[in-house]
Amino acid sequence: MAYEKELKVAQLAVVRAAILTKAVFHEKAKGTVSKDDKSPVTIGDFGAQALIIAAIKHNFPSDEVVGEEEASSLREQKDLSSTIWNLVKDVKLDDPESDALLGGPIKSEAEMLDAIDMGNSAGGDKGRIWALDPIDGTKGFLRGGQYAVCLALIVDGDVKVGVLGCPNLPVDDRELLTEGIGAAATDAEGKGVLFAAVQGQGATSQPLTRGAVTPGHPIHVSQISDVSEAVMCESVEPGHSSKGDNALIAQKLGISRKPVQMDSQAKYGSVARGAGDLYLRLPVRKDYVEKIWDHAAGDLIVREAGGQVTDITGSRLNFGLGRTLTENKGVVAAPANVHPQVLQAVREVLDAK
Ligand SMILES: Nc1ncnc2c1ncn2[C@@H]1O[C@H](COP(=O)(O)O)[C@@H](OP(=O)(O)O)[C@H]1O
Ligand SMILES: [Mg+2]
Repeated sequence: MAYEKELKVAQLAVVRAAILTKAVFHEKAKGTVSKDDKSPVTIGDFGAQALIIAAIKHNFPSDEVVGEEEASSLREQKDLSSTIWNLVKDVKLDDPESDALLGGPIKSEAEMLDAIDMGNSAGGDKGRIWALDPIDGTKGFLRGGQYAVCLALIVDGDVKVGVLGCPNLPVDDRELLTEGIGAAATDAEGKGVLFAAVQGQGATSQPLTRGAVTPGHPIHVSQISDVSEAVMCESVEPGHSSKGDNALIAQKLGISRKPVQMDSQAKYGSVARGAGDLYLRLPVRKDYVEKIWDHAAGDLIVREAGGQVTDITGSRLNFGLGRTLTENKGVVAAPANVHPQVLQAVREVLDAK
């Protein structure tokens, strides 16, 4: 199967990074990390980026990575660097064979910093480029909510492999009955979902473990035929997408159920497994430029699960442009059968403004 090795390496790299982010999340929840509220996410971000890039470079040395973090500031902050290194050096997968596939542990602090620096690709529409967001949903991570470890392989501008590790989402679909679609966070061990997709091969999910990955089970967007029954997903943060526009669009579509607010690309995972129906991300600030790593994995996972993902003009998101999606044209993700109707409502509401 095409991209079999890439998928496995990506899944295991995300699993490995999530071991670290979960540890930091637990410490933060217990209040045992630094008083500086931003530091847990900084530690988690840098550490996860190092663990993922080292795994990619071990297997695919000539691939490039577009990563959210760069190590230059870290090189000057020796204390922070050694705090991160003390966590990173101990992270390994429970399954030795899987750990060996990733090249085993990172060998030194210098190697860790070098790995972080390799996330400096300019991106673009040529070649093999991995888009990496080590902790997407920073605000959710700090609030004790949802966050996601996100990794996608883009080849000549096209997303071929997408993986989302969502450590705080409930695994069992039966839990959805009691826990809504998982917006309520829990960091208990045994929770967490690993979503994955390969272009043309469908999307899957499986529990986010600490070791080997399985083929996962196929997931599908909801079979909704009447859009008025839909559950809409949106950001928690009002500054990231327009809740007012969402409410007007819901009204136009006859949707009466309250939207589910959730941080990070976990929203794409929820739509892909049919736990939520729609995800709307409508621009608040016209000058904000969306980053490719905030959408690449989720875009493929939803499309491979039978959904459609476009911007508000109806165009597919363009991942070949570099590190960004140029202008902030938002996101409309929905099951393919209702996407045209949703997009129409989005256009009507935005045009009337
Ligand atoms: N004004 C804005 N409009 C849209 N997205 C924004 C934004 N400001 C920040 N973001 C992005 O929104 C992401 C979180 O999205 P969500 O609200 O769905 O959780 C952030 O990712 P990080 O948390 O990785 O920085 C950040 O990249
Ligand atoms: Mg992000």
